[in-house]
Amino acid sequence: MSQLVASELSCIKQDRVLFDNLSVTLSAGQLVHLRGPNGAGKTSLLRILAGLSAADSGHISWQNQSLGSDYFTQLVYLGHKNGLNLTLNAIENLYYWCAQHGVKISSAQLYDRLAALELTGLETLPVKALSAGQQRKVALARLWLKPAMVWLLDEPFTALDIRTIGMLENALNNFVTQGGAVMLTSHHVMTSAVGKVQSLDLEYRW
Ligand SMILES: Nc1ncnc2c1ncn2[C@@H]1O[C@H](COP(=O)(O)OP(=O)(O)OP(=O)(O)O)[C@@H](O)[C@H]1O
Repeated sequence: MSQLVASELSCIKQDRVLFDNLSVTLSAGQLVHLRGPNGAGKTSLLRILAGLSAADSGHISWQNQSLGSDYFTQLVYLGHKNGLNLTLNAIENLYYWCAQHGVKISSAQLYDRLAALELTGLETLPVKALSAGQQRKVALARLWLKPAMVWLLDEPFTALDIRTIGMLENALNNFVTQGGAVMLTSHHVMTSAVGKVQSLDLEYRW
């Protein structure tokens, strides 16, 4: 079974210990809701699990190996910022993201994915001309474009309308049912639409 295992992680920011001795396992078929007050360290933990920043101590493995290309090819990380180039349009943003991630994709597939997210007609506008929710949808489109085993999602529901929240909930449920593993942060209560949810609570430490 595929597993992301973090052992005895610690993270210190501006002389404040956000967490220490934190061990967590994320397995296939599991959805973990990472919860906690503003500033508790949720984003910091997700970034460490995504290999984007280093823990101050501890170790992370994927399939019993240190994080490397085997892991990164199976990972989709979405930060709380969208990671879009605002001067490029949605098609260009997703095309370059796919290329970076080794995903072969046709222009027709990109148009179809944007249509599924109700962005028809907006595909070739610079992303800066889209609304906050529309920009979030472009970022989220990546979930459907890259075959992956792990999703690490920082506030994925932010700015989405109710229909798109439903779409994302279904996508999460399907992904986990098919053996994917998800850790996400959200200040909202998870509904039953996402399936079985486990919680991991970070407290704010002074
Ligand atoms: N690059 C950085 N440099 C200095 N301090 C940082 C940095 N990134 C985060 N911090 C600090 O670490 C703490 C935790 O931040 P983090 O973004 O992980 O919290 P969070 O739990 O995700 O909060 P929120 O719910 O508001 O998104 C905050 O006090 C923040 O100021």
